[in-house]
Amino acid sequence: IMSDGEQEPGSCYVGVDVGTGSVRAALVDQRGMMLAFAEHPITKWEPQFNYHEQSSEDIWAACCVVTKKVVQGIDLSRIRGLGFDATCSLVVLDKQFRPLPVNYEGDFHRNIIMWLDHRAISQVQRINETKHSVLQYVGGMMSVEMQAPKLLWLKENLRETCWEKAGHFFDLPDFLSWKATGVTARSLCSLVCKWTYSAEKGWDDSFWKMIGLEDFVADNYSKIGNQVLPPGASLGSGLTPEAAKELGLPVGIAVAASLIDAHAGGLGVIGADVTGHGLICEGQPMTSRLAVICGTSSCHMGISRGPIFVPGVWGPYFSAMIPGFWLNEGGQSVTGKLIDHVVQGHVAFPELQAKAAARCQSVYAYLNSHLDLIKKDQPVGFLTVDLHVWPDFHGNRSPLADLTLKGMVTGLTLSQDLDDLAILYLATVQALAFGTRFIIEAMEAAGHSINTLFLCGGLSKNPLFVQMHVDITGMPAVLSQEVESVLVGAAILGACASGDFPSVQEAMTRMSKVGKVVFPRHEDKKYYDKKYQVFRKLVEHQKEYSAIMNED
Ligand SMILES: Nc1ncnc2c1ncn2[C@@H]1O[C@H](COP(=O)(O)OP(=O)(O)O)[C@@H](O)[C@H]1O
Ligand SMILES: O=C(CO)[C@H](O)[C@H](O)COP(=O)(O)O
Repeated sequence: IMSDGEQEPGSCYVGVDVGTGSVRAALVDQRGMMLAFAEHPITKWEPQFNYHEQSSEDIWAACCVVTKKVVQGIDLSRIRGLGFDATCSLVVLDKQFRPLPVNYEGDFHRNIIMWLDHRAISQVQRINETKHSVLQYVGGMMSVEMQAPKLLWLKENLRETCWEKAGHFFDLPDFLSWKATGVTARSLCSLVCKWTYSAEKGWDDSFWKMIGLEDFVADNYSKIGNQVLPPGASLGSGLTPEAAKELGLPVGIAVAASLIDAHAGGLGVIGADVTGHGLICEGQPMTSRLAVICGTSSCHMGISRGPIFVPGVWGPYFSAMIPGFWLNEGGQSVTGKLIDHVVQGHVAFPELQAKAAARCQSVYAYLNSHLDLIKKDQPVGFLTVDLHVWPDFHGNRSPLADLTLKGMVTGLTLSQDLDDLAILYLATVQALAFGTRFIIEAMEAAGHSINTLFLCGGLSKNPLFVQMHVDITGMPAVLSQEVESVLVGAAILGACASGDFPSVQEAMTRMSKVGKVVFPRHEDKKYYDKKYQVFRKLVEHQKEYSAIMNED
């Protein structure tokens, strides 16, 4: 969709964002305005419970579809740079860069172990038992969603069919920049956040030897990356003729070292000029801001000048998102996915779908207006006085770092109607917001000082999700002018690689813009404080239940 009336014949950049469910691309100008947007779904396989796989060829093909769409009808000479971000999934290729199966079935299409795959539980437990010093830089505990346990799983389970044939293990963002340029250099972002690389000290041989992956040390890390570049750095000679043809872009334009999707979202929102919005963070350093990227999962990105060690919160990571700053990354493994799961699994879902379709609304917009109808004259959040949810249906990423935790719901009745579905949906949204409050409290206890949320991602399109985060954390939320801020982050990378901006910080301040600000309803604080008490008790009780069941 081209915007009209703008007289801006200047340079522009293409950002490509590979999320869990779809690939998006945007054409973005130097002011951070999105001139065109396209989206294309990608295939996911779940061959067994907790196994999640994708295909790098399918994903690349989707990147080509969306990129071609956003540059249609544009004077191609205006396009100066290309940036990618993606989920932190593990891509496996053989020595000739062909896909290798990551599954027992030997299906070559499925050569990606997705970030949310939990197959490597035993491997991550053993890695954590080593208590190796690199673990201090991932919140004290490695997550099953990171790459080391997945690599160990491949070695232990698919030795002949995958491990021994493998020539290249890429984080998905780095796979994309390699596809575009032929350069195998990795981004500091992916290696630091998911692979235990240190921006200051490089790889730690003793870690890989201790966990049984000494293979990487022996060949000087050539399979997982021994050339590392900061996000936004320009790669090789830019876009190769082959990739240019596939993407519909000019040969040789600058291609940037990539970012993980949450980090691109962080770049897209955290640097905005907030002057005149009445926000407490105005005039304060960027460290008072928390970027929350809310899609299938939510990621809570807080930065600091020096390293802050927050138990159960990933990091501190140096220069992984913004050069020169340390980053802590809190997270909830499933947020959008949990809301979808709860709503779609309810017996009244077909009725909801039909009613929403009749009004040409999304099911969420319908549910939000239904809640407004049934709340009568009380605040909508008060509908869940006796319905409470613990949201860790896929384990807890932060701040408990406990993948064994499960979801809980208390307050169920025999009701099966739309009211029941709407209230359960509300309680789930609130539980996710309480989870964010829990993460912020852990970050603050360790030394962060945060007062404003910067929200982006698919869930930030849901006004109920935003209002609940604001009311429950007591902090205002800034929503960007461009809803798809993650794509602005990817375009910022392309802009930096092109040399049009002297630094990531400069590009960030110029290209991220405030859209809307949402303030908390302080009068509801007492109610939410009580619900938060219940929230914290739920997990204590869950732990008591498992202790009882595990007694001899
Ligand atoms: N218009 C909308 N209103 C409410 N929720 C939405 C809307 N669009 C997407 N979502 C939610 O956002 C989630 C996906 O967010 P998205 O950022 O697209 O995910 P990802 O980057 O992981 O592919 C979905 O699970 C859904 O719950
Ligand atoms: O671990 C992460 C970032 O470090 C993300 O959770 C993962 O990349 C998936 O992102 P999304 O929910 O946007 O699909």
